Amino acid sequence: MAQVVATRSIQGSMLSPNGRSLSTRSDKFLKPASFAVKVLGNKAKRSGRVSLKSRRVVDTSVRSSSCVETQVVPVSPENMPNKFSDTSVGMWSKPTVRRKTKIVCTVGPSTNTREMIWKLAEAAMNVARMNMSHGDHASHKKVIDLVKEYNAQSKDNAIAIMLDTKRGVSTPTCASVNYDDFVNDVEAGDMLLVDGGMMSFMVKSKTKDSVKCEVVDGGELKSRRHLNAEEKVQRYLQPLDWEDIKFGVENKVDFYAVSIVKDAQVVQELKNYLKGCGVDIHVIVKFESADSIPNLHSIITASDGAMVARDDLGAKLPIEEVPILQGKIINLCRSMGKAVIVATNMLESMIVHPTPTRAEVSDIAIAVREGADAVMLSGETAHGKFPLKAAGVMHTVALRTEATITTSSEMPANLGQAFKNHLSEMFAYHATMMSNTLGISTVVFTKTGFMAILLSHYRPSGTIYAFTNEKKIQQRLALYQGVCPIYMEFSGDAEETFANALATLLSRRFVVVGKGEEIVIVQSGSQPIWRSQSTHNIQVRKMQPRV
Ligand SMILES: Nc1ncnc2c1ncn2[C@@H]1O[C@H](COP(=O)(O)OP(=O)(O)OP(=O)(O)O)[C@@H](O)[C@H]1O
Ligand SMILES: CC(=O)C(=O)O
Repeated sequence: MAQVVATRSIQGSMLSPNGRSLSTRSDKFLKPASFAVKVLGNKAKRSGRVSLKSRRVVDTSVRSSSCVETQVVPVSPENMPNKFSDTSVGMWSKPTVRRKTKIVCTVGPSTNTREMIWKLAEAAMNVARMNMSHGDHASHKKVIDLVKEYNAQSKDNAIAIMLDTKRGVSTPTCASVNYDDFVNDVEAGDMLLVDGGMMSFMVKSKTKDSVKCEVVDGGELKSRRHLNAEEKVQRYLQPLDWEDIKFGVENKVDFYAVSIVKDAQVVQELKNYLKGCGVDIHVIVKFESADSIPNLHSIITASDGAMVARDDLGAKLPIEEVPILQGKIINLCRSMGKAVIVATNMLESMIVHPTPTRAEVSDIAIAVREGADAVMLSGETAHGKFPLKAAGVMHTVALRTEATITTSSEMPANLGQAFKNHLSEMFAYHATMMSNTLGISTVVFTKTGFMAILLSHYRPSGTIYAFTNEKKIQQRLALYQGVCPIYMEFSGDAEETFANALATLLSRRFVVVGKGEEIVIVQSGSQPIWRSQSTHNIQVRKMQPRV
């Protein structure tokens, strides 16, 4: 194991909380008048008093002409109106009570109990991520088992399980680095960045098994910090990664997030291995090094999705490149029909504070607007003080942002290129057009998840209710934007299955449309169900309660 030895004492300590007064925070969020405005009770109306704390910003447009005091509340499923009356958001932008952008929560010491996993799952979590850089296989197995237990008990919700195969750094008095070639890969003059630049060291000299550094920007070096050595460290799948991968196979996880993928060959190697094991685990590549950027297209083609790993990316490239690459990777993934996750620092301040910074809120909104399938919480839920609040904020911000997105501005120009001339592609496109024009949701039946994923990439304005007879597919679909995966046995008769699906939507309160309202039904995909009775088709049906 290599070591990093600091040659002068570490300066200061990690930034302490920035002194923001928590008590001056209001727990009410302001929103535009047209959006879920609640009128205050009679008492406030009679008294004509407005209780506003100092420095509150009041959007006067929320007040009616009769001077009724209004209280503007955060977006939540309970208070969303069924129909969206604000035409300013675009005629195709229908309300969705169900959040479309999915939330990946890293599970760690703050959340690895049954109680917290249940709460996170009920609050906002769609994907539980385990970072293999931290903890051991036993502790990760416990979390996996808890998520599986939740999935088995929950009738209407499924949480996907993602293993992040990365390895990190540990520290006694001088830092140990669990990357064997570290000493060979760095040279005098290189900058080593801790946690993406929170601290930095300049390499001065090295011996056979240690690297001597001078502290440039100091701080408190805690255990399991992250070390980047500019572009010197180019790591392929290491033996330790394979241990993690085998662990994932044994525990039947849904996704791997694979670190430091330089080219498509690494992904292919992993995919071949998984095929050999006879398991169906999807591979998400983490874009976190400059080397991988020239190969974006081929790497994404080989994989099932991508993660914009902004921490490492920002450490290895000029930091101002990160938002540009984020947009580029999102667009590319969407146009290629692949999942895309935006990760790291999204609500970083909530690791220690109960409320986010405005910049963090904007960051989530930008990722949602750019069309990410999912946004990710790392330290916020792994070891933060307010994991449930952080998940709640992410949910609220995503939901609010989604309500302002017009579908017309959303579709990447080259969407469809990956499936050119594919009949399913055509069906996904036209089903989306119908769903958007009518402002209604879509129902799709899928054995493999393919058609639901395809539809998701067109981003129809309504929810995609994906019925599947495979629990594994239900879990996988939890990652995809706009997809609400529902497990249901399929009958041999298509009509009976349609009726069961529509009844399920109503009776289990999945739908926000009322009885008698319409829904688009899509029957297509790589393995169409009920091929003998019908081929591909799109129907518009009324939601009718079963007699
Ligand atoms: N299973 C775990 N056990 C202990 N601590 C954990 C665990 N998972 C996460 N953490 C803590 O939460 C922090 C944030 O998690 P995160 O997944 O972002 O890891 P990271 O090493 O900081 O970065 P990266 O995401 O690039 O791997 C970690 O640095 C670690 O301190
Ligand atoms: C998630 C991750 O690994 C990163 O941001 O670097």
